[in-house]
Amino acid sequence: MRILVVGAGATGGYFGTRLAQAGRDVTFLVRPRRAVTLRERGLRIIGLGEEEVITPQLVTADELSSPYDLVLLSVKATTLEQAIEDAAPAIGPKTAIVPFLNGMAHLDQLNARFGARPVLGGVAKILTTVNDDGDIVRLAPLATLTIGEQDGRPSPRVDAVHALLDDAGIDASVSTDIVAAMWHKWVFITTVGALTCLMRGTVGDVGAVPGGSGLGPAILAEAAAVSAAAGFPVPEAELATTTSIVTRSGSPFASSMYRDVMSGRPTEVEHVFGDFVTRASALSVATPLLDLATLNLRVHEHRTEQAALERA
Ligand SMILES: NC(=O)C1=CN([C@@H]2O[C@H](COP(=O)(O)OP(=O)(O)OC[C@H]3O[C@@H](n4cnc5c(N)ncnc54)[C@H](OP(=O)(O)O)[C@@H]3O)[C@@H](O)[C@H]2O)C=CC1
Ligand SMILES: CC(C)(CO)C(=O)C(=O)O
Repeated sequence: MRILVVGAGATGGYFGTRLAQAGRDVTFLVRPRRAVTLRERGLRIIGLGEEEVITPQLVTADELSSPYDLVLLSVKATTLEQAIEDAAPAIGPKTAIVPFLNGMAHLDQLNARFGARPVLGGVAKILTTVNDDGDIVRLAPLATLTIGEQDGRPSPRVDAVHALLDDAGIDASVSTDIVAAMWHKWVFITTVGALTCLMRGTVGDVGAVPGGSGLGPAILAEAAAVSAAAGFPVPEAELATTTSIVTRSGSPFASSMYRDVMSGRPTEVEHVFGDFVTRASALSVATPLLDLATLNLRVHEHRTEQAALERA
């Protein structure tokens, strides 16, 4: 199976490396600057007391000519439009696309561009980031992938991709309701994202101050109400798990969006938050805390854009 990983960043770099280490035929579609770094340093995964490096097979958009069997889409929403166009030559009649993005709107974008047939749903749960050297840093052991057909039916191609991931030692599972799984992850990411970005602190930082421990559950209640109104109620057990994650005393846990904010990088605010509160409003669900988080992140985004313009 020929595999193309679109984007060799925190998520794609990690999962693509695992597949390459297992001897799979993996190519990373990268932009020219990333290609330079990866040719110089290799694709390195560090953290949790380990350091691994591979010499990745790379391709840039101008070199991409023939279809791949599997495309793992691991760019941020902010660069999705261009990435879809760049990856288009890799999508043929038999290609399956698995997106790792948080949020939901990318499914519509992919369906609109390629038709729904090649597009699977995907949920990535992993804590990784890219450091200044371009290496992928693992922040915690969590690294799972869930995949499934958008319409939930069992399919040989989903089983084949699952087997491929599993054989590479990736903790992968198949969902017969991947759209619900994506919504549930969306609830999780908006909750943790709003909590840590609004408070500019980790879960532990927020919980350490009087009144802090109530905020996570309050945001979760809003987000879960939206998901339920959209037809995807979050199971009680998952709500309980998320509640314990966002209230755990001393926890260093934070979302990747928090790390983006703290590093002055752009965020996926419109894809992850803007779209969520727009849908909440259309469903007549009040989301005052999520609205505030959205506004807060939009201010960050505006400031980041202004700074980039001044540098240019
Ligand atoms: N990091 C995490 O812990 C998690 C992230 N997610 C989600 O996964 C998605 C991806 O995030 P993440 O991996 O962290 O993002 P990163 O920014 O770390 O990686 C994205 C990569 O995509 C590359 N890229 C962008 N456009 C193109 C293009 N046209 N062609 C080739 N490469 C391109 C970027 O390259 P360049 O270097 O050139 O900018 C970058 O290396 C997001 O939606 C995020 O919310 C989900 C779970 C966990
Ligand atoms: C919350 C987490 C780490 C789960 O994968 C995530 O998706 C993110 O930070 O973007």
